[in-house]
Amino acid sequence: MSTPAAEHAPGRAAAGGVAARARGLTKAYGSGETSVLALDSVDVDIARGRFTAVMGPSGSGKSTLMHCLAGLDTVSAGQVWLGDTEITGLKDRELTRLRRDRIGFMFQSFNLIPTLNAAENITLPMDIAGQKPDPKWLDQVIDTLGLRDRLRHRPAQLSGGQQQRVACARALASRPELIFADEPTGNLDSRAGLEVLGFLREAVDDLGQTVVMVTHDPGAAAHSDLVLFLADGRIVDEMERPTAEAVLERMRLFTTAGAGAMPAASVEASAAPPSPGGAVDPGAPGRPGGED
Ligand SMILES: Nc1ncnc2c1ncn2[C@@H]1O[C@H](COP(=O)(O)OP(=O)(O)OP(=O)(O)O)[C@@H](O)[C@H]1O
Repeated sequence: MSTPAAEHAPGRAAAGGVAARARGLTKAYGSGETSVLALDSVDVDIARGRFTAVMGPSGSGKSTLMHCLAGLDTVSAGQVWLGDTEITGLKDRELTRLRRDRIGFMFQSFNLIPTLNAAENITLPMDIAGQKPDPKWLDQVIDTLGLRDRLRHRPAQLSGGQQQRVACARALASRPELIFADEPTGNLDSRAGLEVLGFLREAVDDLGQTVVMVTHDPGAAAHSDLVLFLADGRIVDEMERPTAEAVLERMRLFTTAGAGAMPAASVEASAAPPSPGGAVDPGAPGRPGGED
């Protein structure tokens, strides 16, 4: 099946183009009676240079969507592209190289190496790949994240928020086309979480990065430009310029009405419009340089 990029899909991109795209993306785990349909023919465009959040009830397919878009998991049917490269069908070795060269990851657990200092952790993936970071870009990332005076510290000498900033810098260091963040604030207190969201926001606004973040937290989603809502493996709604209140309201609608069983159109028809005043506040509580 081949589907032109211009065809409507949730999250459809504007002028900046499409960083990643899926058509008919289907993922089933297991077989026979125990089979679980984690993704059910999802069409989605991830707009370049924007911050997209993915929300939905537990088990709705958020992590599976992220893993399939990032080439971390195989698909059962459908196609996925990173930029113009179709990644479905790539061999393991090609996928590994593509992930290493073009994608940055941030996970709930920071996965920092305890014996390396912050600077070494930041460049570790590039060192492993035998690549040299662009020094100008690296400086910009370090300054944007307020890590300049923490570079010689080991993870144990850093606060949780600072550790997550290092993880953020590591994801940005190679200037990837796309950053996937899976619950990046899940293990942080609210202040450190706000800092990280502020930095992701700055990565998009000031550094022109593309970020896709899976989250359960409406407050976190409010830092994004666009929220995609998943239910039962389908994208059932989307919200531009989200506010935490509007996202929470929309989530309530899904859970109380059993949105998984609702067709997308009826969800859209009954959902409150996004608040026009819901523009993000890029990191007001989380400017770089704040000491934890
Ligand atoms: N490796 C696996 N084997 C079998 N089933 C799986 C596997 N991974 C995910 N699933 C199932 O696929 C569905 C979607 O899971 P997924 O982890 O993508 O949901 P999620 O929205 O990220 O959930 P949560 O918010 O709880 O992390 C769930 O029903 C889950 O049980």
